Amino acid sequence: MSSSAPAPLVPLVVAIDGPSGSGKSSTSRGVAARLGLRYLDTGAMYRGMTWWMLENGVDVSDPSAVAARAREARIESGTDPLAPTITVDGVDVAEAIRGEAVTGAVSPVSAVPEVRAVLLDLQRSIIAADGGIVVEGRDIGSVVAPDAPVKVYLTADPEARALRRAAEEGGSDVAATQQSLLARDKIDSGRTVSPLTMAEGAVHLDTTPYSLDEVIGLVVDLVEAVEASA
Ligand SMILES: Nc1ncnc2c1ncn2[C@@H]1O[C@H](COP(=O)(O)OP(=O)(O)O)[C@@H](O)[C@H]1O
Ligand SMILES: Nc1ccn([C@H]2C[C@H](O)[C@@H](COP(=O)(O)OP(=O)(O)O)O2)c(=O)n1
Repeated sequence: MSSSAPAPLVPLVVAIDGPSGSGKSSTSRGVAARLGLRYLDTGAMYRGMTWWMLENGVDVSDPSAVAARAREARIESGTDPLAPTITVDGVDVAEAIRGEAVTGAVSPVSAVPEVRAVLLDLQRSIIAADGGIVVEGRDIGSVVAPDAPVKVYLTADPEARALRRAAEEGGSDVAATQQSLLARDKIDSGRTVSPLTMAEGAVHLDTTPYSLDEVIGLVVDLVEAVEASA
């Protein structure tokens, strides 16, 4: 290769982490759509794993029972930001994974190291496939893709997060929704393996005062600034 050959294109990875209801999914989809990138919702993968455990009668309160079966679920994620998909053993579970049963069990299932090891491998193989990608979750900037050139840590006040989630669910009780979000935050932040944390080098964006469009615009600006300086 001559010395004037262009440097190989390194596919862009944008890592977006934060607690429940901070706006990760909607912001990530919007950014990916605007920039022509793929999109991966790792929370949906943990939800898919939890759905499989419940469906197969595994006692989700017993970490060793969950660990023993973690390699059996076949989880597939479609990465089109305009039409993301998730199937488990070939079943479309996009709706089922948002139900109360899965939401109530997903944090303890996600704290099981064997579950994280299986999904980490899967996430890294999807990220390594062709094309740039926006990946959202709890440990993307810290563990899944620590070398991502763009890392964002989204937060919002607990009241704002609960209001957004309750509205999304068609008017669920806001106080109960807030309690459930905070209970999940506690487990997700307190677990020993890959806890929810702001990764080194991440930009913190408190979305409370901003509309979704404004947050998407801020993250797109950040990506473009990082690309321009590369
Ligand atoms: N900046 C924002 N302002 C108002 N509503 C928002 C904002 N960001 C996201 N939302 C809404 O809040 C709800 C939760 O957002 P979502 O992206 O699912 O959060 P997360 O993935 O972090 O749980 C969705 O209904 C979404 O449309
Ligand atoms: N990278 C990730 C993504 C999600 N999880 C776990 C912890 C979360 O409570 C659940 C569900 O994540 P999800 O992003 O769907 O949650 P919300 O949409 O924010 O309510 O999965 C995780 O442990 N690591």
